[in-house]
Amino acid sequence: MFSGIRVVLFDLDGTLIDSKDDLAKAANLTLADLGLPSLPPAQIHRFIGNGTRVLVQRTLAAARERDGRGDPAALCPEDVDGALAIFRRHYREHCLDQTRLYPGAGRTLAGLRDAGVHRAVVTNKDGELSRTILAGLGVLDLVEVLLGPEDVIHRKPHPEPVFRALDAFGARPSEALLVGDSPVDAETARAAGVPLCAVTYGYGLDNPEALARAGAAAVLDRLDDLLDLLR
Ligand SMILES: O=C(O)COP(=O)(O)O
Ligand SMILES: [Mg+2]
Repeated sequence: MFSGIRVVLFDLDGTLIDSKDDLAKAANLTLADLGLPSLPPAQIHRFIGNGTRVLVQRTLAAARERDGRGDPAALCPEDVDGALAIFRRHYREHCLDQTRLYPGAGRTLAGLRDAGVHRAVVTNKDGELSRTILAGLGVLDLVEVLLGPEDVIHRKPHPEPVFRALDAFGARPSEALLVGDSPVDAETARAAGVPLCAVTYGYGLDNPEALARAGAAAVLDRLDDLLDLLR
């Protein structure tokens, strides 16, 4: 289906790794430390996609609202900073408790390597933690370039991380695919001029309307279906 593809850019959370339960656990431990009520994990899962600070900010606002502690819009940056520091501590400790590669993820990375296709990860998750998790799951060696939000000026959905990754391989947007699970990835792909392969099992493109809006060139129910599309 695709030809001339030299680089595949992967999103991380919701695409390569199923990290939602550990993220929700760290978020609820943070709320407990702050004396706030916990949230249903499914609610926290919907806050994933724009990076750690946004996840913490949305969690805090939702818990305050649930607790009847006034207007969530009144949340000040210092509150979020404090909660973020607590969250990072908990998440570092629990980031590999339940987090797993999605089915076919390892096979996909190895298959691309064997086919001579470059592999990069472009994520809004903290870069250092992303590396720790991929190493813990045994696939860090299969990823040639990993860009987190601290490695760029503008995170996704800005196209900068995609352009930076393509530069590393001397590749053009037309020679790449972006594989992702969220509207943030869809917007990034559009802005960078790179075709999007949307995974249906992640945290944002899991219903027909969202997928239609994303304008994906291909839809993947399993990551290793990608290998067939590149044959
Ligand atoms: O953790 C997040 O909020 C986003 O991470 P992702 O860009 O890898 O999906
Ligand atoms: Mg994602």
